[in-house]
Amino acid sequence: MENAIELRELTKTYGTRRGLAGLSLEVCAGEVFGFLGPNGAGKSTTIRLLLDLIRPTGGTATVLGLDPRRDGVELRGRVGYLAGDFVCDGRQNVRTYLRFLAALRGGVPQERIDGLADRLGLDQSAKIKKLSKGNRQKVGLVQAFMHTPELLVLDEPTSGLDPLVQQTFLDLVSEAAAQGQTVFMSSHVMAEVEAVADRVGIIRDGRLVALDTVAGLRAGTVRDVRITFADPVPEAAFAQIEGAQQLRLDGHGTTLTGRLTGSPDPLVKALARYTVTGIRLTEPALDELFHSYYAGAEAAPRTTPAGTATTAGTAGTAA
Ligand SMILES: Nc1ncnc2c1ncn2[C@@H]1O[C@H](COP(=O)(O)OP(=O)(O)OP(=O)(O)O)[C@@H](O)[C@H]1O
Repeated sequence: MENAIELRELTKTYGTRRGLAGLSLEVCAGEVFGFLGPNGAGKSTTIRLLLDLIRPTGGTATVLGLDPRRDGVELRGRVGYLAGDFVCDGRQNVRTYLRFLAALRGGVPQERIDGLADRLGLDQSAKIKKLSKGNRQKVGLVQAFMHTPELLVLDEPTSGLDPLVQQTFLDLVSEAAAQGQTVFMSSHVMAEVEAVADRVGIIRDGRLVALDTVAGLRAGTVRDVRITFADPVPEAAFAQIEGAQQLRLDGHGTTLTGRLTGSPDPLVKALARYTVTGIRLTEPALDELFHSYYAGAEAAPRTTPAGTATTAGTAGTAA
């Protein structure tokens, strides 16, 4: 499949400050890609480089097969962009402003703008400067989505939105993906990425420290297990199961507790031989995974070498 975004050893330094340190990444056409990282990790720097709002110190970025430095005008028509610090002309009202942007993009049906504004609960008659932060963010979302771009590049899109509107945003992303649009979104909010992303990249200190599917990131991690049986099971029943080295049966042989590493499938298959009366397998939230990457790449369950990870489902060792 064609890639919507290709980054090769993309580097950005701000004077002596490192913004991005050799980021290589491919985002497939049609996928929803979640770009996660703590404050100052390099998310906005990456996004600004995609749009040629800043220029790289080294490396290359290709967006929709085009060079952002050379083909900026064409790209602006094909990309929907929401800046992390979205600002707009406060003197206009929302409707006039959105119409102006729609005209710049070659025209957007008014019903499309009205439909998006209504779903997000945005009053188009309001003056922009009088809008709250969350309502201004809705203006940013409408202008990013309204021309049904091939690629949506969204920097912290749910910033300032209440939970109901966040859900509407997630619906819009899912609908965009269902229509074949590509979505590249940065976030601190795990739950939203978990809900919509096909793949997740985690960036820290300007480097990619993990790249995988949400399921893949989970697959290498540890789950807390508690299983109870109707009758005692043999002590060695689960000893050979992959990833079950930390599981222990109690003295009666009727309760199995401990930690399971990796896929739960071998354990589930082994359990089928016995009468199970209770089962609890606590799946790690993506949040926990994320924080383990924050704490240090060594602690992370699955990582790929910084700057070289480009394939879904790859597992490796942090650089
Ligand atoms: N214009 C600039 N001048 C100097 N340093 C900058 C500039 N922009 C970003 N940086 C630095 O580059 C690094 C990456 O910043 P960036 O804004 O890309 O991070 P981020 O992941 O988007 O963070 P946040 O989640 O806080 O928005 C930080 O150390 C930041 O201080």
